[in-house]
Amino acid sequence: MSNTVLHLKDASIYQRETLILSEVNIEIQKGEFVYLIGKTGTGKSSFMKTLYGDLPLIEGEGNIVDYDLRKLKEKDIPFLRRKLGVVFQDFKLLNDRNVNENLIFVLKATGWKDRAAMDQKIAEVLKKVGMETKGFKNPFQLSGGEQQRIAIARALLNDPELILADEPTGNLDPQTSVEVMEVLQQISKNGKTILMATHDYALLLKYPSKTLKCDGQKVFEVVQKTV
Ligand SMILES: Nc1ncnc2c1ncn2[C@@H]1O[C@H](COP(=O)(O)OP(=O)(O)OP(=O)(O)O)[C@@H](O)[C@H]1O
Repeated sequence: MSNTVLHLKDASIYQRETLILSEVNIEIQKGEFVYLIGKTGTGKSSFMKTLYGDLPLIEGEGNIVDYDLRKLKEKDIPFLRRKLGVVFQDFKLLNDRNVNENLIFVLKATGWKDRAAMDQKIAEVLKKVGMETKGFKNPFQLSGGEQQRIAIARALLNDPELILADEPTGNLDPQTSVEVMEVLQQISKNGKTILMATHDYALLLKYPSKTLKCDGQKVFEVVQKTV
């Protein structure tokens, strides 16, 4: 079985007719932790959106967790997203229900039926992010860092093959960013593959790892000292 979870070959990323990135050639292997950096507006979010099917790939080749991005149909997108865990800067939790209900909502939407199995899974993912006692809180009763941990727990529910985190610490203060990063590092150490877009260079220095940079409509790997 191939260890490649993401492969783009001569891909171009567009926002409508506007070319954002071209000649994108990257590969991510199972178990890697990869940063995607770049100044604001250089295309990090557009890149991530293409990977989770929010923007179509119309030029070049793209394969992610065994889905061909060029052949992706609207009906495939929910299934693709079950194999991906997506984490956003603004958490995107539902504020009209508590943490457990947020997680049950996702499980039910992705086909889970057995209540005991759901409860067990929820306990498992909350433990992974150190939030096992917060299931009965509403998101608005939690700090930003706690909300992001819940969002990470939610991303883990369906044992994703790849976690896409788009500026997961973008709304957090430096100390809380480090705490959330520790959670992502732990998840990575347990074997998960993570692609994280960030402009937080302090995190890169503290947790060095393979780094891709968006600049001048291109994406290329950089070595840390030239970041
Ligand atoms: N919905 C859209 N329609 C048209 N152009 C867009 C759209 N969203 C973003 N863009 C443009 O695409 C370019 C890349 O934006 P993108 O959000 O991918 O960059 P980014 O690197 O993620 O920036 P940031 O760090 O600020 O989030 C920008 O020039 C932006 O104006």
